[in-house]
Amino acid sequence: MPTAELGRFEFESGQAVEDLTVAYETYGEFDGRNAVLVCHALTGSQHVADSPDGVAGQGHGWWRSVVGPGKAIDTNDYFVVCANVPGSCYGTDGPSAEGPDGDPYGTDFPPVTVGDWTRSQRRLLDELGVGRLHAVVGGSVGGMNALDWARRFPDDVRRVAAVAAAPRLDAQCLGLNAVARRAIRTDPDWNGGDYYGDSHPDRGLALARQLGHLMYLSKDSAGRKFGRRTAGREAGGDAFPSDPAAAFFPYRDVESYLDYQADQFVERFDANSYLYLVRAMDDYDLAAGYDSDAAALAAFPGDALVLSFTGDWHFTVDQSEDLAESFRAGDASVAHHVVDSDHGHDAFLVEPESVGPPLRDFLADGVAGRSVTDTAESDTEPSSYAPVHNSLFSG
Ligand SMILES: CC(=O)SCCNC(=O)CCNC(=O)[C@H](O)C(C)(C)COP(=O)(O)OP(=O)(O)OC[C@H]1O[C@@H](n2cnc3c(N)ncnc32)[C@H](O)[C@@H]1OP(=O)(O)O
Ligand SMILES: N[C@@H](CCO)C(=O)O
Repeated sequence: MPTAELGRFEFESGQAVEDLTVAYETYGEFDGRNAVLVCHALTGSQHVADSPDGVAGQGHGWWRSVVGPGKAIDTNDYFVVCANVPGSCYGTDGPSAEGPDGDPYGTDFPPVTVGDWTRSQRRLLDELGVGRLHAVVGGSVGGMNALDWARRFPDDVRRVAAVAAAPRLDAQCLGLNAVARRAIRTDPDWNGGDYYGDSHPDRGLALARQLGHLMYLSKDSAGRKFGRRTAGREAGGDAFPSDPAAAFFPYRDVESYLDYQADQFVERFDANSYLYLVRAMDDYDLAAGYDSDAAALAAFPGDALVLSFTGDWHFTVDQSEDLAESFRAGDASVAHHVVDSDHGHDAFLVEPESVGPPLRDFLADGVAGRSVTDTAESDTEPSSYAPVHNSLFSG
Protein backbone atom coordinates (compact mmCIF):
# COMPACT_ATOMS: atom_id res chain seq x y z
CA MET A 1 0.00 0.00 0.00
CA PRO A 2 1.66 3.29 -1.02
CA THR A 3 1.96 5.89 1.69
CA ALA A 4 3.46 9.37 1.71
CA GLU A 5 5.06 11.05 4.71
CA LEU A 6 3.99 14.66 4.37
CA GLY A 7 5.98 16.16 7.26
CA ARG A 8 4.50 18.48 9.85
CA PHE A 9 0.82 19.05 9.23
CA GLU A 10 -1.12 21.72 11.02
CA PHE A 11 -4.84 21.09 11.20
CA GLU A 12 -7.46 23.82 11.04
CA SER A 13 -7.93 23.34 14.78
CA GLY A 14 -4.40 24.69 15.26
CA GLN A 15 -3.13 21.31 16.50
CA ALA A 16 -0.46 19.49 14.49
CA VAL A 17 1.13 16.12 13.90
CA GLU A 18 4.84 16.08 13.20
CA ASP A 19 4.83 13.74 10.21
CA LEU A 20 1.45 13.05 8.63
CA THR A 21 1.23 9.68 6.88
CA VAL A 22 -1.28 9.53 4.00
CA ALA A 23 -2.21 6.24 2.33
CA TYR A 24 -3.16 6.53 -1.30
CA GLU A 25 -3.63 4.63 -4.55
CA THR A 26 -2.96 5.69 -8.12
CA TYR A 27 -4.30 4.08 -11.28
CA GLY A 28 -3.18 4.77 -14.85
CA GLU A 29 -0.27 6.81 -16.19
CA PHE A 30 0.31 10.52 -15.58
CA ASP A 31 0.89 12.53 -18.76
CA GLY A 32 1.09 15.95 -17.11
CA ARG A 33 -2.54 16.93 -17.78
CA ASN A 34 -4.73 13.94 -17.02
CA ALA A 35 -4.81 13.70 -13.21
CA VAL A 36 -8.21 13.09 -11.64
CA LEU A 37 -8.52 13.16 -7.87
CA VAL A 38 -11.38 11.05 -6.52
CA CYS A 39 -12.51 11.94 -2.99
CA HIS A 40 -14.03 9.08 -1.04
CA ALA A 41 -17.20 9.18 1.04
CA LEU A 42 -17.46 8.91 4.80
CA THR A 43 -16.24 5.37 5.36
CA GLY A 44 -14.50 4.81 2.05
CA SER A 45 -10.86 4.23 1.41
CA GLN A 46 -8.17 4.98 -1.15
CA HIS A 47 -9.15 1.77 -2.99
CA VAL A 48 -11.57 3.40 -5.41
CA ALA A 49 -10.97 0.85 -8.18
CA ASP A 50 -9.92 -2.76 -8.10
CA SER A 51 -6.25 -2.93 -7.49
CA PRO A 52 -4.13 -4.99 -9.91
CA ASP A 53 -2.44 -6.61 -6.91
CA GLY A 54 -5.83 -7.59 -5.49
CA VAL A 55 -5.54 -6.10 -2.00
CA ALA A 56 -7.91 -7.78 0.43
CA GLY A 57 -10.88 -6.17 2.17
CA GLN A 58 -11.14 -2.54 1.14
CA GLY A 59 -8.90 -3.41 -1.84
CA HIS A 60 -12.21 -4.43 -3.36
CA GLY A 61 -12.64 -1.04 -5.05
CA TRP A 62 -15.71 0.78 -3.69
CA TRP A 63 -16.36 2.49 -7.07
CA ARG A 64 -14.96 -0.30 -9.26
CA SER A 65 -17.99 -0.14 -11.54
CA VAL A 66 -17.20 3.52 -12.29
CA VAL A 67 -13.39 3.72 -12.10
CA GLY A 68 -11.05 1.38 -13.96
CA PRO A 69 -9.86 0.42 -17.44
CA GLY A 70 -12.68 1.08 -19.92
CA LYS A 71 -14.97 2.41 -17.15
CA ALA A 72 -16.54 5.88 -16.97
CA ILE A 73 -13.48 7.27 -15.23
CA ASP A 74 -11.20 5.38 -17.55
CA THR A 75 -7.81 4.63 -16.08
CA ASN A 76 -6.51 4.03 -19.61
CA ASP A 77 -7.00 7.77 -20.16
CA TYR A 78 -6.74 9.32 -16.73
CA PHE A 79 -4.24 9.17 -13.90
CA VAL A 80 -6.59 8.60 -10.98
CA VAL A 81 -5.45 9.43 -7.46
CA CYS A 82 -7.45 8.56 -4.35
CA ALA A 83 -6.17 9.18 -0.84
CA ASN A 84 -7.55 8.05 2.49
CA VAL A 85 -8.46 11.17 4.49
CA PRO A 86 -6.81 12.18 7.78
CA GLY A 87 -8.91 10.91 10.69
CA SER A 88 -9.85 7.70 8.86
CA CYS A 89 -8.43 4.24 9.50
CA TYR A 90 -7.20 2.80 6.20
CA GLY A 91 -3.55 3.73 6.54
CA THR A 92 -3.72 7.53 6.77
CA ASP A 93 -3.13 8.88 10.26
CA GLY A 94 -6.16 9.07 12.50
CA PRO A 95 -7.15 8.10 16.03
CA SER A 96 -6.13 4.45 15.57
CA ALA A 97 -2.68 5.31 14.19
CA GLU A 98 0.41 5.19 16.34
CA GLY A 99 1.09 8.47 18.09
CA PRO A 100 4.46 9.90 19.18
CA ASP A 101 4.51 7.81 22.37
CA GLY A 102 4.09 4.56 20.43
CA ASP A 103 0.46 4.09 21.48
CA PRO A 104 -2.57 4.82 19.28
CA TYR A 105 -3.51 8.49 19.39
CA GLY A 106 -7.12 7.78 20.36
CA THR A 107 -8.94 11.04 20.95
CA ASP A 108 -5.61 12.89 21.28
CA PHE A 109 -5.60 12.94 17.49
CA PRO A 110 -6.42 16.48 16.32
CA PRO A 111 -9.99 17.15 15.19
CA VAL A 112 -10.20 16.99 11.40
CA THR A 113 -12.17 19.07 8.90
CA VAL A 114 -12.97 18.69 5.22
CA GLY A 115 -10.52 21.57 4.65
CA ASP A 116 -7.78 19.48 6.29
CA TRP A 117 -8.54 16.69 3.82
CA THR A 118 -8.20 19.08 0.87
CA ARG A 119 -4.92 20.50 2.15
CA SER A 120 -3.49 17.02 2.76
CA GLN A 121 -4.49 16.03 -0.79
CA ARG A 122 -2.76 19.14 -2.17
CA ARG A 123 0.40 18.20 -0.28
CA LEU A 124 0.20 14.60 -1.52
CA LEU A 125 -0.24 15.73 -5.13
CA ASP A 126 2.81 17.98 -4.75
CA GLU A 127 4.77 14.91 -3.66
CA LEU A 128 3.49 13.01 -6.70
CA GLY A 129 4.47 15.84 -9.06
CA VAL A 130 0.86 16.69 -9.96
CA GLY A 131 0.24 20.41 -10.32
CA ARG A 132 -3.08 21.32 -11.87
CA LEU A 133 -5.72 18.62 -11.81
CA HIS A 134 -7.88 17.78 -14.76
CA ALA A 135 -10.73 17.09 -12.34
CA VAL A 136 -11.79 16.44 -8.78
CA VAL A 137 -14.72 14.06 -8.37
CA GLY A 138 -16.37 13.11 -5.09
CA GLY A 139 -19.55 11.56 -3.74
CA SER A 140 -21.39 12.43 -0.52
CA VAL A 141 -18.94 14.04 1.91
CA GLY A 142 -16.38 13.37 -0.84
CA GLY A 143 -18.49 15.78 -2.91
CA MET A 144 -18.07 18.38 -0.16
CA ASN A 145 -14.34 17.69 -0.40
CA ALA A 146 -14.53 18.32 -4.17
CA LEU A 147 -16.40 21.60 -3.56
CA ASP A 148 -13.72 22.58 -1.09
CA TRP A 149 -11.17 22.23 -3.90
CA ALA A 150 -13.17 24.66 -6.08
CA ARG A 151 -13.24 27.14 -3.20
CA ARG A 152 -9.74 26.70 -1.77
CA PHE A 153 -7.68 26.02 -4.90
CA PRO A 154 -9.84 27.37 -7.75
CA ASP A 155 -6.96 27.59 -10.21
CA ASP A 156 -5.65 24.11 -9.47
CA VAL A 157 -8.54 22.22 -11.03
CA ARG A 158 -10.26 22.40 -14.42
CA ARG A 159 -13.40 20.45 -13.60
CA VAL A 160 -15.22 19.66 -10.39
CA ALA A 161 -17.95 17.05 -9.96
CA ALA A 162 -19.96 16.98 -6.73
CA VAL A 163 -22.08 13.82 -6.67
CA ALA A 164 -24.89 13.32 -4.11
CA ALA A 165 -23.47 16.22 -2.11
CA ALA A 166 -24.52 19.60 -0.74
CA PRO A 167 -22.96 22.84 0.53
CA ARG A 168 -23.85 21.76 4.08
CA LEU A 169 -25.87 19.23 6.04
CA ASP A 170 -29.40 20.14 7.14
CA ALA A 171 -30.65 20.14 10.72
CA GLN A 172 -32.32 16.73 10.51
CA CYS A 173 -29.13 15.00 9.39
CA LEU A 174 -27.09 16.95 11.95
CA GLY A 175 -29.44 15.66 14.64
CA LEU A 176 -29.24 12.05 13.50
CA ASN A 177 -25.44 12.25 13.32
CA ALA A 178 -25.32 13.68 16.84
CA VAL A 179 -27.35 10.72 18.12
CA ALA A 180 -25.06 8.33 16.22
CA ARG A 181 -22.00 9.80 17.93
CA ARG A 182 -23.69 9.49 21.31
CA ALA A 183 -24.34 5.83 20.63
CA ILE A 184 -20.57 5.33 20.35
CA ARG A 185 -19.64 7.45 23.32
CA THR A 186 -22.18 5.83 25.64
CA ASP A 187 -20.87 2.34 24.89
CA PRO A 188 -18.89 1.50 28.07
CA ASP A 189 -16.22 -0.07 25.86
CA TRP A 190 -15.56 3.31 24.25
CA ASN A 191 -13.73 4.30 27.44
CA GLY A 192 -13.11 7.90 26.48
CA GLY A 193 -11.70 6.75 23.15
CA ASP A 194 -8.97 4.70 24.81
CA TYR A 195 -9.97 1.15 23.85
CA TYR A 196 -7.23 -0.07 21.52
CA GLY A 197 -5.82 -3.40 22.64
CA ASP A 198 -9.05 -4.00 24.59
CA SER A 199 -12.74 -4.55 23.78
CA HIS A 200 -13.83 -2.14 21.08
CA PRO A 201 -17.14 -0.23 21.35
CA ASP A 202 -18.77 -2.45 18.73
CA ARG A 203 -22.32 -1.99 19.96
CA GLY A 204 -22.10 1.79 19.88
CA LEU A 205 -20.50 1.74 16.45
CA ALA A 206 -23.12 -0.73 15.21
CA LEU A 207 -25.97 1.53 16.35
CA ALA A 208 -24.30 4.57 14.80
CA ARG A 209 -23.94 2.79 11.47
CA GLN A 210 -27.50 1.51 11.57
CA LEU A 211 -28.71 5.10 11.85
CA GLY A 212 -26.44 5.91 8.93
CA HIS A 213 -27.89 3.13 6.81
CA LEU A 214 -31.41 4.37 7.42
CA MET A 215 -30.29 7.79 6.20
CA TYR A 216 -28.83 6.28 3.03
CA LEU A 217 -32.02 4.43 2.09
CA SER A 218 -35.18 6.03 0.78
CA LYS A 219 -38.70 5.01 1.82
CA ASP A 220 -39.13 3.40 -1.58
CA SER A 221 -35.86 1.48 -1.50
CA ALA A 222 -36.46 0.29 2.07
CA GLY A 223 -40.03 -0.71 1.21
CA ARG A 224 -38.90 -2.60 -1.85
CA LYS A 225 -36.01 -4.36 -0.10
CA PHE A 226 -37.79 -5.37 3.11
CA GLY A 227 -41.42 -4.32 3.34
CA ARG A 228 -42.72 -5.49 6.71
CA ARG A 229 -41.44 -9.01 6.19
CA THR A 230 -40.39 -11.17 9.09
CA ALA A 231 -36.87 -12.61 9.17
CA GLY A 232 -35.87 -15.87 10.77
CA ARG A 233 -34.91 -14.99 14.32
CA GLU A 234 -31.82 -17.15 14.03
CA ALA A 235 -30.59 -14.58 11.51
CA GLY A 236 -30.32 -11.97 14.27
CA GLY A 237 -27.08 -11.14 16.03
CA ASP A 238 -26.92 -11.36 19.81
CA ALA A 239 -25.00 -8.13 20.20
CA PHE A 240 -27.89 -6.29 21.82
CA PRO A 241 -29.82 -7.16 24.97
CA SER A 242 -33.37 -8.37 24.45
CA ASP A 243 -36.43 -8.61 26.69
CA PRO A 244 -38.84 -11.50 27.23
CA ALA A 245 -41.74 -9.76 25.47
CA ALA A 246 -39.67 -9.43 22.30
CA ALA A 247 -40.10 -13.16 21.62
CA PHE A 248 -43.82 -12.53 21.00
CA PHE A 249 -43.11 -10.08 18.19
CA PRO A 250 -41.42 -10.61 14.86
CA TYR A 251 -37.81 -9.86 14.13
CA ARG A 252 -38.15 -8.09 10.83
CA ASP A 253 -36.16 -8.24 7.63
CA VAL A 254 -35.14 -4.61 7.92
CA GLU A 255 -33.77 -5.27 11.41
CA SER A 256 -31.92 -8.30 10.15
CA TYR A 257 -30.41 -6.23 7.33
CA LEU A 258 -29.27 -3.53 9.74
CA ASP A 259 -27.75 -6.15 12.06
CA TYR A 260 -25.95 -7.79 9.16
CA GLN A 261 -24.58 -4.51 7.84
CA ALA A 262 -23.51 -3.43 11.33
CA ASP A 263 -21.69 -6.72 11.89
CA GLN A 264 -19.77 -6.18 8.65
CA PHE A 265 -19.04 -2.58 9.47
CA VAL A 266 -17.59 -3.04 12.95
CA GLU A 267 -15.10 -5.47 11.41
CA ARG A 268 -13.79 -2.84 9.03
CA PHE A 269 -14.08 0.54 10.71
CA ASP A 270 -12.77 2.27 13.81
CA ALA A 271 -15.26 3.88 16.20
CA ASN A 272 -13.13 6.94 16.93
CA SER A 273 -12.63 7.48 13.19
CA TYR A 274 -16.39 7.38 12.77
CA LEU A 275 -16.76 10.09 15.43
CA TYR A 276 -14.10 12.21 13.75
CA LEU A 277 -15.30 11.89 10.17
CA VAL A 278 -18.99 12.41 10.92
CA ARG A 279 -18.02 15.60 12.77
CA ALA A 280 -16.02 16.78 9.75
CA MET A 281 -19.07 16.24 7.56
CA ASP A 282 -21.38 18.01 10.03
CA ASP A 283 -19.00 20.95 10.31
CA TYR A 284 -18.57 21.52 6.58
CA ASP A 285 -20.13 24.74 5.34
CA LEU A 286 -19.21 25.88 1.84
CA ALA A 287 -19.94 29.51 2.71
CA ALA A 288 -17.78 29.59 5.87
CA GLY A 289 -15.64 32.72 5.73
CA TYR A 290 -17.68 34.14 2.82
CA ASP A 291 -20.98 35.97 2.51
CA SER A 292 -22.63 33.20 0.56
CA ASP A 293 -22.04 29.96 -1.35
CA ALA A 294 -21.84 31.99 -4.55
CA ALA A 295 -19.11 34.19 -3.07
CA ALA A 296 -17.20 31.07 -1.95
CA LEU A 297 -17.27 29.69 -5.50
CA ALA A 298 -16.82 32.98 -7.36
CA ALA A 299 -13.11 32.47 -8.05
CA PHE A 300 -13.60 29.08 -9.71
CA PRO A 301 -13.39 29.56 -13.48
CA GLY A 302 -13.77 25.94 -14.59
CA ASP A 303 -16.59 23.50 -15.32
CA ALA A 304 -18.76 22.13 -12.53
CA LEU A 305 -21.06 19.12 -12.57
CA VAL A 306 -23.61 18.83 -9.77
CA LEU A 307 -25.16 15.37 -9.84
CA SER A 308 -28.14 14.56 -7.63
CA PHE A 309 -30.67 11.76 -7.11
CA THR A 310 -34.40 12.18 -6.67
CA GLY A 311 -34.64 9.60 -3.87
CA ASP A 312 -31.79 11.09 -1.80
CA TRP A 313 -33.08 12.86 1.30
CA HIS A 314 -29.62 12.99 2.93
CA PHE A 315 -28.49 15.47 0.27
CA THR A 316 -31.55 16.58 -1.65
CA VAL A 317 -32.07 17.62 -5.26
CA ASP A 318 -33.14 21.05 -3.99
CA GLN A 319 -29.83 21.48 -2.16
CA SER A 320 -28.00 20.55 -5.36
CA GLU A 321 -30.07 23.03 -7.33
CA ASP A 322 -29.12 25.77 -4.85
CA LEU A 323 -25.51 24.75 -5.28
CA ALA A 324 -25.78 24.90 -9.06
CA GLU A 325 -27.33 28.38 -8.77
CA SER A 326 -24.35 29.47 -6.70
CA PHE A 327 -21.95 28.24 -9.38
CA ARG A 328 -24.08 29.95 -12.05
CA ALA A 329 -23.66 33.27 -10.25
CA GLY A 330 -19.91 33.20 -10.97
CA ASP A 331 -17.68 32.45 -13.95
CA ALA A 332 -18.02 28.68 -13.79
CA SER A 333 -19.85 26.69 -16.44
CA VAL A 334 -22.21 24.45 -14.52
CA ALA A 335 -24.67 21.66 -15.17
CA HIS A 336 -27.03 20.18 -12.59
CA HIS A 337 -27.75 16.64 -13.75
CA VAL A 338 -30.63 14.99 -11.90
CA VAL A 339 -30.91 11.20 -11.85
CA ASP A 340 -34.39 9.83 -11.36
CA SER A 341 -33.78 7.12 -8.78
CA ASP A 342 -35.52 5.74 -5.73
CA HIS A 343 -32.34 4.23 -4.32
CA GLY A 344 -31.68 6.86 -1.70
CA HIS A 345 -28.35 8.49 -0.96
CA ASP A 346 -26.19 5.50 -1.86
CA ALA A 347 -27.52 5.56 -5.44
CA PHE A 348 -24.15 7.01 -6.40
CA LEU A 349 -22.52 3.76 -5.27
CA VAL A 350 -25.03 1.28 -6.69
CA GLU A 351 -26.20 2.87 -9.95
CA PRO A 352 -23.11 2.96 -12.20
CA GLU A 353 -25.38 2.99 -15.24
CA SER A 354 -26.81 6.37 -14.13
CA VAL A 355 -23.67 7.91 -12.73
CA GLY A 356 -21.14 6.66 -15.28
CA PRO A 357 -22.23 8.32 -18.56
CA PRO A 358 -22.54 11.92 -17.29
CA LEU A 359 -19.27 11.59 -15.39
CA ARG A 360 -17.48 10.10 -18.40
CA ASP A 361 -18.71 12.83 -20.74
CA PHE A 362 -18.12 15.58 -18.21
CA LEU A 363 -14.49 14.52 -17.83
CA ALA A 364 -14.13 14.50 -21.63
CA ASP A 365 -16.05 17.63 -22.63
CA GLY A 366 -17.07 19.47 -19.47
CA VAL A 367 -20.67 20.63 -19.20
CA ALA A 368 -20.99 20.24 -22.99
CA GLY A 369 -20.62 16.46 -22.52
CA ARG A 370 -23.19 14.45 -24.48
CA SER A 371 -24.89 12.71 -21.54
CA VAL A 372 -24.74 15.72 -19.25
CA THR A 373 -28.12 17.38 -18.72
CA ASP A 374 -28.83 20.59 -16.88
CA THR A 375 -31.91 21.65 -14.94
CA ALA A 376 -31.49 25.20 -16.31
CA GLU A 377 -32.09 23.87 -19.81
CA SER A 378 -34.79 21.38 -18.94
CA ASP A 379 -38.50 22.18 -19.35
CA THR A 380 -39.15 20.75 -15.93
CA GLU A 381 -38.88 22.98 -12.90
CA PRO A 382 -36.13 21.67 -10.62
CA SER A 383 -38.47 21.74 -7.63
CA SER A 384 -40.63 19.08 -9.29
CA TYR A 385 -37.68 16.72 -8.82
CA ALA A 386 -37.74 17.23 -5.07
CA PRO A 387 -37.64 13.92 -3.23
CA VAL A 388 -40.99 12.74 -2.03
CA HIS A 389 -39.61 11.83 1.35
CA ASN A 390 -38.13 14.90 2.90
CA SER A 391 -38.34 13.45 6.35
CA LEU A 392 -37.43 10.08 7.68
CA PHE A 393 -40.38 10.35 10.01
CA SER A 394 -43.06 11.67 7.69
CA GLY A 395 -45.99 9.36 7.08
C1 LIG B 1 -17.02 5.12 -0.46
C2 LIG B 1 -17.93 4.36 0.31
O1 LIG B 1 -19.04 4.57 0.16
S1 LIG B 1 -17.45 3.29 1.49
C3 LIG B 1 -17.55 1.65 1.02
C4 LIG B 1 -18.84 1.23 0.44
N1 LIG B 1 -19.94 1.81 1.08
C5 LIG B 1 -20.48 1.32 2.16
O2 LIG B 1 -20.07 0.35 2.76
C6 LIG B 1 -21.65 2.03 2.60
C7 LIG B 1 -22.58 1.16 3.32
N2 LIG B 1 -23.14 0.16 2.46
C8 LIG B 1 -24.14 0.41 1.71
O3 LIG B 1 -24.67 1.48 1.77
C9 LIG B 1 -24.56 -0.65 0.78
O4 LIG B 1 -24.39 -1.90 1.37
C10 LIG B 1 -23.85 -0.57 -0.55
C11 LIG B 1 -24.12 0.81 -1.12
C12 LIG B 1 -22.35 -0.76 -0.41
C13 LIG B 1 -24.34 -1.69 -1.46
O5 LIG B 1 -25.70 -1.59 -1.61
P1 LIG B 1 -26.53 -2.80 -2.26
O6 LIG B 1 -25.82 -3.33 -3.44
O7 LIG B 1 -27.92 -2.30 -2.42
O8 LIG B 1 -26.43 -3.93 -1.18
P2 LIG B 1 -27.24 -4.03 0.19
O9 LIG B 1 -27.17 -2.77 0.96
O10 LIG B 1 -28.61 -4.57 -0.09
O11 LIG B 1 -26.40 -5.12 0.99
C14 LIG B 1 -26.29 -6.42 0.50
C15 LIG B 1 -25.86 -7.34 1.62
O12 LIG B 1 -26.85 -7.31 2.67
C16 LIG B 1 -27.35 -8.66 2.87
N3 LIG B 1 -28.77 -8.56 3.17
C17 LIG B 1 -29.73 -8.05 2.39
N4 LIG B 1 -30.92 -8.14 3.03
C18 LIG B 1 -30.69 -8.71 4.23
C19 LIG B 1 -31.52 -9.05 5.33
N5 LIG B 1 -32.84 -8.82 5.32
N6 LIG B 1 -30.94 -9.61 6.42
C20 LIG B 1 -29.61 -9.86 6.45
N7 LIG B 1 -28.78 -9.55 5.42
C21 LIG B 1 -29.31 -8.96 4.32
C22 LIG B 1 -27.11 -9.35 1.56
O13 LIG B 1 -27.07 -10.74 1.75
C23 LIG B 1 -25.79 -8.77 1.11
O14 LIG B 1 -24.75 -9.44 1.81
P3 LIG B 1 -23.25 -9.49 1.18
O15 LIG B 1 -22.79 -8.03 1.09
O16 LIG B 1 -22.46 -10.26 2.17
O17 LIG B 1 -23.37 -10.13 -0.15
N1 LIG C 1 -22.44 4.91 2.45
C1 LIG C 1 -21.32 5.70 2.14
C2 LIG C 1 -21.70 7.12 1.90
C3 LIG C 1 -22.09 7.87 3.12
O1 LIG C 1 -22.34 9.18 2.82
C4 LIG C 1 -20.23 5.58 3.16
O2 LIG C 1 -20.46 5.03 4.22
O3 LIG C 1 -19.13 6.00 2.91
